Parts: sequence; structure tokens; C-alpha cells
Amino acid sequence: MAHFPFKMADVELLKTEAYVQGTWTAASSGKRFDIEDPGTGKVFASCPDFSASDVDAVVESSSRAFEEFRKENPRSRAQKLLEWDRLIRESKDDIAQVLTYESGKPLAEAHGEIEYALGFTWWFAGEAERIRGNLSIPSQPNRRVVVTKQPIGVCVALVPWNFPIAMILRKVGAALAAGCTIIAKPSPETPLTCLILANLAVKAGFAPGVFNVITSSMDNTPEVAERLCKHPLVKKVSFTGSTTIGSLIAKHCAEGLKKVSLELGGNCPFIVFDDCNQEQACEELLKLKWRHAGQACVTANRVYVQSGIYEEFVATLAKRTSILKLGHGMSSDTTIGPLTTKRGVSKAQKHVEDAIEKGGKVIVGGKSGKGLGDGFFFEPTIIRDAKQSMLISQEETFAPVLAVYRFDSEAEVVKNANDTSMGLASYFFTKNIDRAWRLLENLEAGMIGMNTGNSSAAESPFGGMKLSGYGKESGKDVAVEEYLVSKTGTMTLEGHY
Ligand SMILES: O=CCCC(=O)O
Repeated sequence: MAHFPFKMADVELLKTEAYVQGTWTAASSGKRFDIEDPGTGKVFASCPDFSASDVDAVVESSSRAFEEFRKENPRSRAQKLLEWDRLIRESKDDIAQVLTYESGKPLAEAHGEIEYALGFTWWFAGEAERIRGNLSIPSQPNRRVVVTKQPIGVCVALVPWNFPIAMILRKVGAALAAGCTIIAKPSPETPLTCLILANLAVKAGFAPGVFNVITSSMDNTPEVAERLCKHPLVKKVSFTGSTTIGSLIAKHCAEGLKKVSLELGGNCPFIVFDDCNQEQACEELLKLKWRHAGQACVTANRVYVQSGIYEEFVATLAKRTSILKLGHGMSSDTTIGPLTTKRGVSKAQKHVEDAIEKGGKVIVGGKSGKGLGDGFFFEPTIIRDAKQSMLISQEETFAPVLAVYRFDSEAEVVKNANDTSMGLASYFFTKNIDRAWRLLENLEAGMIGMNTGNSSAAESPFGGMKLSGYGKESGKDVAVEEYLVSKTGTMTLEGHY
């Protein structure tokens, strides 16, 4: 048995093989890849390195399982989802530790992610029994038209490393509620929690092949993803990650006309008007921005503050940020953890240097976390006097770097907020109700936070517009719909009608 740097109450929970057709499985090559602790940079586990040649057998397993699972009644699917929910909750202390080691996020945040993620199992258990078709009388009066909904078939979830539990449960929960089988391919950085979820899914009663998990290294991931997307038996792919990779996934899927949903990059604006509740705006911004060290697609990348309160707001922000404690996620006094990847540190550095060159002033942080060992640390950083011409305005930073811009009018800030190819989330804080309605309509984003920095919830549709992708996850009807096909039946009636 592997020796991990943490103690688990249930030592059988964490497996380090892929999970296929009810069996813990190695790659056919026998090769494995390493998993690093971002808080130390040290390898603490490894997983099988699947390649494209391993994919067909996995898809075939999911396809066989689908032939049975599609016939299972919705109440039974709901009961299994609820049991899965219960088992995950029961093991949450163990799961949170593994999540902290693979992602770097502080233990309290790991618990927060599990709580958020369990919203999805709970929600989709309810949705399973509420899938509805409809019946109508068409223009020809001797006919009746019925629309019935059926599970689409074998699905694939390509999942990122920033919220490896929540993103799995958001996709897999919806697929299982719909009656689909699903193959999850977690990110090479964070496969372990996904394997724990598979272990618990079996205990919850899902049959072999209903939920398969394959793991692969950074090198093999592109070919594995391509093979999954192009496999004729795969009918739907759900991807969360960067816009660059998302557009590649869409291309792979286009060939076979696969249904796809894409949750891509953010570069989200956060707008603070003079008339807002400043305490509320500041509090919400701090929670949103420093969540997982700025590595959320919905995080605030660009903060626009109106001139009248700019100095005061920036000073409060700086004061409250400078007390954050950067450290390993398992240390009890850590309030902000490392980045999950080394390349994240380089990108943060590049954005800070570019901002300084273009006239921005670093008022908190600005450097990688020296003195903290070999972990992937970057100080929580605030740059004031930011400008639209900076790199940070054009690209998602995905790091604990916050750029603050000054603005005067509503028209000016709407123009600048929308001046991005992305359209995932936008946030604004104001007490003016007319302005709130205008902003809701004029901001180009799939999710608008109005006097809140958090609109992510199992019961609300999640998804963007523009280059932030398409398709909705979570929320009533829309999320499960992504995993269904509609069939229209038309019947001619004879006799009196
Ligand atoms: O980073 C993407 C997901 C974040 C969320 O679900 O709030």
C-alpha cells in the first residue's frame, strides 16, 4: 500500500489505479505518472498513465453498462445519487485532506468545496424524477404529438484541477440523473479525489461501467481526450477548462456531430459604484478573489471602482489583503494556499511585470512566495491604477493577482467591462435599482452577480457566452437536458375526437 503524507480514517478509500468496469485498472503500458503536492513541490502519489490505445475498451464498457442503466427507473437512480451523497458526506474529512494535497487549497476551503459539490448530488437526485416530455394537439385535429426524453448514451467529462470534486459531481450527477453512463477524465494534477468518488459510487450501488474513471499524464492527456471525443460510441462531451483547449475539444467533437458543453475561461469584471454598500462589496470581493488563490473561472480579474470611493475602497482592500497568511493548505493558520501548478506562478509573475511596465502600482504582494520552500506560491497581490492596455485586462490571470481600475460613468465602465472576448460572469454593487436592471441587460456574461460575489449553486444555471463557451450546467431542467435527446411521436386517431 502506498504511504501518503496524511492519515485517513478509512485507508481503503483512496485508490491509485483507474476505475474501469468495476475494477481498479493499470494502463496497458504499465506506465504511471506522478502527482505533486503544490504546497511542497514534492511527489506524493502516482496514477496509471492511460494512452489513446486504452480508450476503446473503456468506452465499450460504458456502452455495455448503458444498455442496462438506461432501463433503470428514475427513482432508483435518484436513490443511488442520494446514497452517493451520504457516503461522500460521511468521508468528507478524509476527502478534504486528499483534495488539499492534490490541489493545494487550504483545508477549510477543501471542506467548502465538498459542501458546494454535495449540492450537485442532492440537486440531481431530485432532478432524476422530474424529467418530463410533453403531449400536444397539433394543427391537424386527428393527431396527437408526444415528445419523450431519453438518455443520450455514453458521456465524457473532461474535468479541470481547480475544483476537482465539484466539477465531477456537477457533470456526473447530471449524467447519472438522466440515465447516461459516463467516463470521467480528471486533470493530471488532481486525479485522486475523482478516484475516491468512483470508489464511493460503487458502494452507492451504481453498476460496473456506469461511472468509469481514467487517468493520464499531461503528455498523454491530449491524445486520450481526442480519442474519447472522436469515439463513435461517445454521444456527449462536457469540458471545463481553458478557451484554447475548449475550442480544440469542439473541433474533435464536430466530426462526429457530438453534443458538447464547454465551460471556459472567465476574465470577469467586478464593478463597484459610489452608491454601494462598501463593506458588502469589499467582503464579497475578498471571498471571491482569494478563493483557491484566484484559480476559479468565475473569479474577479478586473475590479472597476468609481472615482468617488476609489481611494477609500482600495485602502480597505489592501489592508484586509495584507493580513492573509500564505502557506501550505494543511497548516491551520493558512488563509491562502499555493497555486496548483508551477506554470501558474510564471503567468502571475508575467502579468504583474507587464502591469508595472504600463504604469500599475503594486500595493500588496507582487512576488512569488520566497521562504516557503519549493511550493508553487505567489503572494496575494493588488495592483492599483490598472489600465485596459495591460495583459491582465485582456487575459484571465488565474492567480491571486487583482487589478483595480478607476472609472467615472456607467457607460464607460460597461464598455470596459465588456471589452473582452470572454463572457462568463460579471459582478456589480449598487443601490440604484434602475442601474441594476440596465447592468443586468447590458453586461455581456452568462452569470451576473448583483450585490453578491457568488452566483454558483446547484440550483442555478452555470455557464457563459462569447469565448467562455456554451451549454449550461446545474439549475432546473437545463443541466439534465444536456444529457437527454428528445423524440417526437405523432399518432393519427381514428373515430370521434
Ligand atoms: O472554476 C470554475 C467553477 C467555479 C464554480 O463552480 O464556482
